[in-house]
Amino acid sequence: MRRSAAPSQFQGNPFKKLKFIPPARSNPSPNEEVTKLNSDIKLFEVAANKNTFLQSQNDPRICSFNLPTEESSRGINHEDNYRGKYCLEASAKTTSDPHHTVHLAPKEITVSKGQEEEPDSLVKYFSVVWCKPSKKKHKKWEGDAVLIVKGKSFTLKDLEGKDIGRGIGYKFKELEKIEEGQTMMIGGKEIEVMGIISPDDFNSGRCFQLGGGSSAALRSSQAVKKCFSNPFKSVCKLSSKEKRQNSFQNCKPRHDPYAPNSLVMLRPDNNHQWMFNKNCFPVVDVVIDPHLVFHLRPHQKEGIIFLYECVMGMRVNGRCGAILADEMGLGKTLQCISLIWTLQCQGPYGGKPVIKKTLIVSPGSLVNNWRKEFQKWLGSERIKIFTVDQDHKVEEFTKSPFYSVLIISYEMLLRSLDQIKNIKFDLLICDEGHRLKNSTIKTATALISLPCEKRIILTGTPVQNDLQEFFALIDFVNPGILGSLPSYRKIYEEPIIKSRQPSASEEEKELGERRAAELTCLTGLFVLRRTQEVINKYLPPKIENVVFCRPGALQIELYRKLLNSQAVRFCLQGLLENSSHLICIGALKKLCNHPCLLFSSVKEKECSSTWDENEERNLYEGLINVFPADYNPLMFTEEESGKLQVLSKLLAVIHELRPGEKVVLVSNYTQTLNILQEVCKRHGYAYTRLDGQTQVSQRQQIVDGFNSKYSSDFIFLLSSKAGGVGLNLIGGSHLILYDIDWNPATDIQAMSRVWRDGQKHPVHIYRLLTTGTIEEKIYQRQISKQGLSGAVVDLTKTCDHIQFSVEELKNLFTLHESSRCVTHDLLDCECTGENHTGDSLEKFPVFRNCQLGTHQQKSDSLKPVSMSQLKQWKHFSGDHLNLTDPFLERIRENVSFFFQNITNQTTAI
Ligand SMILES: Nc1ncnc2c1ncn2[C@@H]1O[C@H](COP(=O)(O)OP(=O)(O)OP(=O)(O)O)[C@@H](O)[C@H]1O
Ligand SMILES: [Mg+2]
Repeated sequence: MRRSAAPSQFQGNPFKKLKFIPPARSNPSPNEEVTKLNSDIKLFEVAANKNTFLQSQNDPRICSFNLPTEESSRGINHEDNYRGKYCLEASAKTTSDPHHTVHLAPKEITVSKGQEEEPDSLVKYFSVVWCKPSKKKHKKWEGDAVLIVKGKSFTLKDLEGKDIGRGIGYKFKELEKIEEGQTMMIGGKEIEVMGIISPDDFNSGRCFQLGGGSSAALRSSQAVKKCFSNPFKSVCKLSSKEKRQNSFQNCKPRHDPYAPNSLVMLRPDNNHQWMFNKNCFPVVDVVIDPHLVFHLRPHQKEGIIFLYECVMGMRVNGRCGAILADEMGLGKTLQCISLIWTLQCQGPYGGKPVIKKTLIVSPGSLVNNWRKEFQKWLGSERIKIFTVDQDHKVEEFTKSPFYSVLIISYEMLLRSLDQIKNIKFDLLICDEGHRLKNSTIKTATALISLPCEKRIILTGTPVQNDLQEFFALIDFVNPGILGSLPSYRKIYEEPIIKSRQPSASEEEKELGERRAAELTCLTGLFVLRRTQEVINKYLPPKIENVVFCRPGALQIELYRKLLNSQAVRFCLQGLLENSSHLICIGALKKLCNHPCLLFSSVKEKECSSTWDENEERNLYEGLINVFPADYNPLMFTEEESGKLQVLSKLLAVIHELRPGEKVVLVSNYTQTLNILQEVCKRHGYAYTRLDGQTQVSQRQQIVDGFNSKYSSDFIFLLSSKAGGVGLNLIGGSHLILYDIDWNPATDIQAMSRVWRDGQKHPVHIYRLLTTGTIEEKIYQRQISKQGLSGAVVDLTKTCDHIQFSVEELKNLFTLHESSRCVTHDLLDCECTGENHTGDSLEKFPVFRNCQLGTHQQKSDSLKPVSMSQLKQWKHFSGDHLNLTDPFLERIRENVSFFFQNITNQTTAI
């Protein structure tokens, strides 16, 4: 029987034909010509010889990058570098005889009557083609599928992972006999078995990628075909005259690849040359400008190599996207600048530049930071960059031949999309690109519509936690690499999520783990994340403190009143609308910041016309009576808020003990920032402020002003939601986080603004929490598994997204008045519950036995600390007699408990 082609058969069945067939190999291999042209060129046979387009890493379980060291990336070491890094995706399994096709008449396999003995454990997988049953000799196969034979049952899945046929109760003997070439009827479909799928290929999900086995390679080969004509086309295309003139002259590397410390990029392998070196130019070493190399940290050199290989399509052939997800402050900007500068001046083929124009899209507050970084690393002569703002429109960039880099905010991009679309960009960089996680939002749609193939997402937050968002980011940089969204869901998301449910069976767990590993391996080729640890050694010490502030008397009274309100009681009985608990939570959080905020809210609501029907009435009723009769929120006092009292003392002691040092003071709320600003005024502290209202064009100026050693500002008031991401506030060496967010990522972002490259002083971080209140609960959620699992990724996630059970709400709406630190109570730490008094110094030496001897943070990353890590921190109660930290010493009176951790302790703090 001859088969008419089913989709996979156009490609050749991967199980039958393992031999690598290069695209359109009818002429003498162009590779050979290229080789001849380049006497010194070293061609790497790895990918071509080993039958793959998709280069994978050595160990599929470890998807971090074993990128070459500085030495190994030197020209002479290209080959080792290459081999060391990649492993091959050689998972296809052969079947005995590729030509062996048994022409059996299709038959429905006999349904067993039940007495037959068979091992339930028998599981086999086959790649098949299927069609509706017909008597025709030449079948018209309708699609590829995967046949799963398990015990006595069959499942037929299409390549999107959907079930398209099922059957149970078959005879074991018949199932055992299934072999390649066999045709049969299953669930009303006629199928022909094309090959056996190994459990490994099934479990990893590879068999779904284009019909089985090594299909990842096949899929890539498709991508290769698609890209055959593109990424280098416009830049490398030359007139025939130019070609002739150019052929072998001026093909020297721009910088000496053999000079000491030179950073040389990997040479393209023969596949790459075949695809992209149509004009057969000699291969020339691409060498990073030594001026830049001089400044680069080792991880940045590796990052540049990684980015180069990704955008050149050397990691996953034909795919030119990358995600650089280094933790905050690792210098993603410098790595990109180095890449742009390199590609703009050099290329591996005849030394021709790979790119002409680059588009950088960033949050508004960072547009000028990019400009500054270009200036810092390359000066103003080497590269001409253009930043778009109110006064500088995209048209100007279009008209001028000088500019090669356009930097624009996401908001401006939407407004100027028509003009942007008319410009041919060769490289697109999306800074803080996690905002593209939702492909339906306007910005993402706009960026997706740009034809540029070389795309880089930069993000400081991990991207893997939400599988759908992960898909969106991956699909943005390398469209289609994970298939369609529905198939991705079936093949990866569903099994992975299922395997993480407590009720998951062993089998489900195993499958989920394998699929997760495969996904990481596949995407790990073009996603790179390094943690803060790599630059720790270049940074000064960091002293992190979690400070539990005793609430003021008015705060306690108001807190009790709120918890006794009808609204809270209804919430706990599940009687109110879905979102009413959010109103209660909001009120408690305001109260923790300062009672005057609550007072203003109540007054505002009282005046509103909807007050009577409003749920808030149930919450606020009678509250105003708790305030003194003549209470004026504008005349608030520091004593009314525990945290404000601590803050005020902290600012005073920093001012006094470290007169040259500055403070970044962060809150999530503009109203709270107003209060903090008022405190600055009252004490005569010079301050500057950046929040959502600050004009984008002014932001960099404000940041620069604060960072300048000539600035007299003592305090930088920062709204974390508005300006947390990407800012460098190294002018400040003390950072105080006045309130806490549900999402640890927001807090971590804010806290990372000062402890970064360029910081000269030891950094002190203070996170203020009101003892026993909802703030402690939010903190506990951040550091517990629950908080760690989902929220780390997403800066936009708020508590609206969090589902609370009644039990959890009960816990949230409890005030622990007698505890010095509920969080510490929960740590199960030895010093828990000890009634610490002045005479117990011996019983409680300065460093108790629950305190970490090494003072080292175990975590490599900027993830929120976990409960167990917190246990390793130093623990002090506020009335501890001998606090060694002069700053803590000064605020202890209003503090019930401290946690402290010191990273990089080399010198006295
Ligand atoms: N090799 C280096 N030597 C000295 N300073 C550096 C180096 N690399 C980066 N920096 C500086 O470190 C600071 C942080 O860099 P950058 O803003 O690029 O970090 P990032 O990775 O983008 O962090 P975020 O995720 O917070 O945006 C900048 O001031 C930058 O100039
Ligand atoms: Mg950045």
